[in-house]
Amino acid sequence: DTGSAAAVPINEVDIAYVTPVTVGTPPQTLMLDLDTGSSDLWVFSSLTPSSQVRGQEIYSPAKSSTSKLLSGHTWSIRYGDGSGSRGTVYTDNFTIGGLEVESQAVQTAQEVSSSFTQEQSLDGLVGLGFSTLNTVRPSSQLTFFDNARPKLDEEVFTADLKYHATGSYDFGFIDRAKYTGNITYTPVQQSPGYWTHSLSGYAVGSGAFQSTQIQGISDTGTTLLYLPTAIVTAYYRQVQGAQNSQYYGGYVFPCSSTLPTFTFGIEGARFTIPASYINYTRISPTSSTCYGGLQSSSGLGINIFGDVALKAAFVVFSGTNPPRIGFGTK
Ligand SMILES: CC(C)(C)S(=O)(=O)N[C@@H](Cc1ccccc1)C(=O)N[C@@H](Cc1c[nH]c[nH+]1)C(=O)N[C@@H](CC1CCCCC1)C(O)(O)C(F)(F)C(=O)NCCN1CCOCC1
Repeated sequence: DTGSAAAVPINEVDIAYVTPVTVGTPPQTLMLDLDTGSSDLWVFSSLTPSSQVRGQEIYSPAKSSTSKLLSGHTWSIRYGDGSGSRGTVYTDNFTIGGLEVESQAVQTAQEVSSSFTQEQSLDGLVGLGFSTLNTVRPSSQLTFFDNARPKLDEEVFTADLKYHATGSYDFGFIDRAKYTGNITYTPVQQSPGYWTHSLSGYAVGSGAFQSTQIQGISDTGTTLLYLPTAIVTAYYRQVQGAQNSQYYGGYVFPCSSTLPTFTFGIEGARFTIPASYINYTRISPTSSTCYGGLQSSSGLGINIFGDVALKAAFVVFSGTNPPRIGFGTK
């Protein structure tokens, strides 16, 4: 089997991408953020206090003839940006792009933090990290990909995220029409549960490529690209008026500045992020100061190859044994 579904940016600066999914019988459609940086599938639900729901679609297990309570099981998750949610668990039929998993663990939120309430275009997350990161207790649950794996034509899913446009997630096949040339693969270290791998180096603009191993996680659920401070300062040294602002918590620069491109390596292959992707957003709608899409990872303890980087390539997450990740030019 295979599946293919849209990845729709939820705002004009691609802060996140959501994908239509269906849960239950008859199908209830929700827009979820497919997130390779976590492994919980959770949704706004009929159990979420109405004071915490603001425009989101909800899943009502009571309206599904195939829902089953996973009694005694709970979950609680905290994300890197401080947001979080917790609740109970049902199993139900779950479909993404025509690919169905029966009795997928669907984590129903009984509490969500304010940033989720405020994000009305996001009805929950589909974690596509390794199942070891799942927070359901007393027994942890499998991700949609791990449940779908036995029926997939190929043990892969792919991400084709786009700049200010709708892209796609495919399951079970690699769509040759979505990239040119060959996919370059590199090994993944699946502990502690992220898609952890190395870049083979980087270049700022037309500068020389610096060969250096940079370990980090490819994370569709993180908006920006977070790299070591030395690399980030080398980049913004090329940007007139750039400064590392304590106030804004990162590098800002005049929106009129000319930004260089940023190139990263995967083994012998090279992928160039256009300057427009790094001119991320105005710090406020009327401001002429802009916030960078490339920021320092020093506060995170881990380098994160987020959407700003991933949307510059066609990315293959391969669940083969051993797992690996592949990048293709598009
Ligand atoms: C634009 C921005 C100023 C950088 S943002 O912070 O607003 N963007 C958010 C995403 C977002 C989208 C829409 C609305 C609100 C927030 C962002 O990039 N958040 C990252 C930032 C980060 C990472 N690390 C430090 N900071 C994050 O938490 N991403 C997680 C998914 C997000 C959570 C908020 C809602 C959207 C999806 C994540 O899963 O990708 C993660 F990997 F970063 C993460 O936190 N994974 C949780 C890992 N735990 C380990 C222990 O076991 C349980 C799972």
